[in-house]
Amino acid sequence: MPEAPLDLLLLPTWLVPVEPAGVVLRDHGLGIRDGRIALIAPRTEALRHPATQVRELPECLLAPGLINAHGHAAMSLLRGIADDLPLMTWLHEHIWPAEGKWVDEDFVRDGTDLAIAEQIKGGISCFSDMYFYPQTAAECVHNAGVRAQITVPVLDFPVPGALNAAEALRTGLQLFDDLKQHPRIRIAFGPHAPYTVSDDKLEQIRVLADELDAGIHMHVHETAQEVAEAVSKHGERPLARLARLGLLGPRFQAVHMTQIDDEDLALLVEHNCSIVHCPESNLKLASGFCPVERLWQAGVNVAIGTDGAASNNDLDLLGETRTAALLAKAVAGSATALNAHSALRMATLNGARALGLETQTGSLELGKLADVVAFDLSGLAQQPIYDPVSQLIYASGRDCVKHLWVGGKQLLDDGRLTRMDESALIAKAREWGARIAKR
Ligand SMILES: CSC[C@H]1O[C@@H](n2cnc3c(O)ncnc32)[C@H](O)[C@@H]1O
Ligand SMILES: [Zn+2]
Repeated sequence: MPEAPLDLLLLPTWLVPVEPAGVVLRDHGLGIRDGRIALIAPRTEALRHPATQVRELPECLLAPGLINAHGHAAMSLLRGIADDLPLMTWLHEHIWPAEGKWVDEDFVRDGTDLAIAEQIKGGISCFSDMYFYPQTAAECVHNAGVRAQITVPVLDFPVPGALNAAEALRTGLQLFDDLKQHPRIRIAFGPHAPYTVSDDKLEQIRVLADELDAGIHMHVHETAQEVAEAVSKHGERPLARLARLGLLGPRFQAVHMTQIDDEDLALLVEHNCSIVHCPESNLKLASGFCPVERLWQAGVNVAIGTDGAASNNDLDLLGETRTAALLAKAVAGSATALNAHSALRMATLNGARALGLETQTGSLELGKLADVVAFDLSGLAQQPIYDPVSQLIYASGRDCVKHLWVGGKQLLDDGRLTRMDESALIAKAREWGARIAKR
């Protein structure tokens, strides 16, 4: 039987599949059929395959869509509201009061849409979200065409959208049920942090996550203070407590981890946990430094996240990846730490693995979902090009993001959003800003 035509054939100058590691294919084509990668072949061979649409991408680097493995999307509306403060002052004196006053379903809808648009424009095909009203965030993801892990936030105290943890979990379980077949949304548990969630709730989450084979996404060891307080109050480091409660495992996503002693590292390795490194948030809040090279050498999966726009203050994963690569060298005291190819892997395949999506996305491989970004490297500041991955990570900003496809659907075309109205998003964000600034 003759093969069905490709829906789309992309013809970039460089194709970086990420897996196998370190490979750059020059003058190759990538074919998409039914939302999946159906062909990767040298250009002349690729052009022999019939295709409904053929797209030349001269001087473009084609890579897997970036994966932002940690954020609080709707916090885009709180960007710049409280800068230059340490974590606990920032949270207790500014962010939590602002959230208590302003966060409702409309806030989450408008803030999440704004964040999704910013992320699409930055080449992000998939993100993880931990925020209030997760059902509203899921609707935004559904409408925008992007891919996401939406986590069900759990805290010991009342939060917008849930009077207590039991209510949050009830709503969350409904979401698991409603979206179990969704092609682009994966629900996970989001216990906020060891210092805001008690043992009984964590045990409940462990049982539910095992039953549902779901991820557990949590801020852990963000600062030295968090660890020191836990040790002085309970005589135990937070990660050790999570291990004792049975939460650690391959579905556990530990966000931040700036404090890692030998026992912590042994636990992370033993349980095959993923770490989500958020270098810019950690720098801005002076939280500490995640020892990325040490983790990498020990075989721990390290993904990367922006955190929310109120502590970063952008959702620029390409920029974050550059920061991560530079910082890893400083922290390790070694210029060979986290080279450009490894940094790109951290922002793609490692993110997919952390979110349990590595068989579906995160690399350009036959049969995987067509989550693909095209970076334009034709600019003056990217010349000359010896290694296009080096130019991408060390010499390019997110303005070089040209096209983005998620599951074969184009969400960004020549830098323009195809499904979202950029001016309307800007107008809405300004309205919220004006209302909140008047407080
Ligand atoms: C459970 S909803 C998310 C909750 O987390 C707050 N938050 C945002 N960034 C951080 C961070 O770096 N550490 C701890 N908590 C953070 C956010 O404001 C929401 O209240
Ligand atoms: Zn966070």
